[in-house]
Amino acid sequence: MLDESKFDVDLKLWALRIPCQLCKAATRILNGYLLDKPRIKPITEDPTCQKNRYMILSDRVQSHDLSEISPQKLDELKKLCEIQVIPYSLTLGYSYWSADHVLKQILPPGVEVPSSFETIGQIAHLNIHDELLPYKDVIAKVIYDKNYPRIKTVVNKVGAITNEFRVPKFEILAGESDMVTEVKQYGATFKLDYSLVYWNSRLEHEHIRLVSQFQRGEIICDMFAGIGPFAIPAAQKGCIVYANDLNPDSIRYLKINAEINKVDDCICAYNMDARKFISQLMEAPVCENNAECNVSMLKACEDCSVQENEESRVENTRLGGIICVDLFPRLFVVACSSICYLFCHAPVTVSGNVEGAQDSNRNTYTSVAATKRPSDCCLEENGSINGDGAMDAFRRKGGKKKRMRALELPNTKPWEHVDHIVMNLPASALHFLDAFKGCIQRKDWKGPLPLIHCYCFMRANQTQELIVSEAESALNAHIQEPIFHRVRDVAPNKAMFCLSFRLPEACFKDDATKI
Ligand SMILES: C[S@@+](CC[C@H](N)C(=O)[O-])C[C@H]1O[C@@H](n2cnc3c(N)ncnc32)[C@H](O)[C@@H]1O
Repeated sequence: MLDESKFDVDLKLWALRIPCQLCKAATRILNGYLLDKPRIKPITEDPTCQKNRYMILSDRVQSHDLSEISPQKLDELKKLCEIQVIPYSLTLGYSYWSADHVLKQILPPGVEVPSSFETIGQIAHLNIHDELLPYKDVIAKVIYDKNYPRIKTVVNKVGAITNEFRVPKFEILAGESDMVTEVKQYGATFKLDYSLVYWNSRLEHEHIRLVSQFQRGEIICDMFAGIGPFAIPAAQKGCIVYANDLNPDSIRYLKINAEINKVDDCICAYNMDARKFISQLMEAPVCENNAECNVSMLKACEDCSVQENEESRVENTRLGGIICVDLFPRLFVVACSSICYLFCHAPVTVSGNVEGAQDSNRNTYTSVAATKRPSDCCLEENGSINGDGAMDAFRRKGGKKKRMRALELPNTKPWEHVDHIVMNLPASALHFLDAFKGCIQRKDWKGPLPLIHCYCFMRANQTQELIVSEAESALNAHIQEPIFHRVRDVAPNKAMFCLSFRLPEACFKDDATKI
């Protein structure tokens, strides 16, 4: 398929035969005249005598009499040793040349050479343009050859993403067909099957930017959690996370990743539609003595239990007889075997300050959960909110694979308080905001309503006001102080944003039902 010999370039050079012990001095004298090619050493063995070396001269030295070298340098060299000039042939073959160099020779002139690619563990992900599809196999072979063993599989995305799990279709062009891989983000390890679940390495900065706004001990709800790039680092930070995804494979890997990163005690995983998830999570039990209350959520959490050990099974069997007023904490015990205690310095403010604009609201944003927490905190507080400082702090702390252990049951149930809600499904998350209309009972809720972080796309012809008005009509409520953070450009006229705001009070059940 690919004739590798076509890339051979034969160089006719000269070399000097120099005794081994004089090579260092000769190198100094010949500075600027020795062969200077990447990955090729200019000093090599003399096949006729072990005591000598060949010093290969650059291709600008063309003559046997070395007339291209300055007379002064030649004199110095002659004083060092007797000079023996030897003809030296060197072939630069396929293995020598870079992927870019080889592909430029193969592909039609003027086309953009696809020598760079996204890397997901040992998988190289290409997006080959239509005009280059006839060359896709040879492109993949070159990329594979030039990057092996770091890259073991080369895939090409086929068509647009149409499924609701946001998983692209891939064709495997070179290497192993297994697409299970591992990636690392800021000290956390993520295992995934790239053919079954959503993963985007380009969101790494955003994952950590958002997580750096969470405080240790806060309650986080991730409606579209995927394999856990928000949930795992949040749990590593000491948050309790309720993580949901519609894709069963994502939830399977979320659970695997919770275990790998030793945060399975702090994450409760669900596999259902995000609207149903929110309504069930936020639904307070309607009676105090009915063990049937909230059974569906209980079932979901059991089904998705992150950790199923002896302890949790024993707890589970006891559940039948408990009263449902405290069912959710119980539920959490069942699913997660124990609860990550809410460590915190008091007073704690929700650091939802994306670009500074929330500073003015700090006091009103004080978390109810935080006020309940004792001040004898065992873990350090991360003061940083945004930017690289926060990331450095996270890197220092997040990398630890220390098990996050539950010390005590929290008092707070999710229908009483959640600090942050993450909604990363940019194509439609704004529509899912309707899930919050009337989902929280004012009489049950303690403290400020959650901060919503809703991802969305914005086209060049759209404005932030338009996005906010879409969000408001989904919520049927006015949003105060919305904050936009530009995540990344996804196309020439389209960018991904994170819209953060406090859930409006009008979303309380009693208020919302009045509208
Ligand atoms: C853009 S991905 C984000 C995943 C992850 N949060 C991340 O940042 O990598 C969106 C996720 O939403 C999930 N999803 C799509 N529709 C959903 C729905 N109706 N309810 C819950 N999850 C859904 C998909 O399976 C996918 O994992």
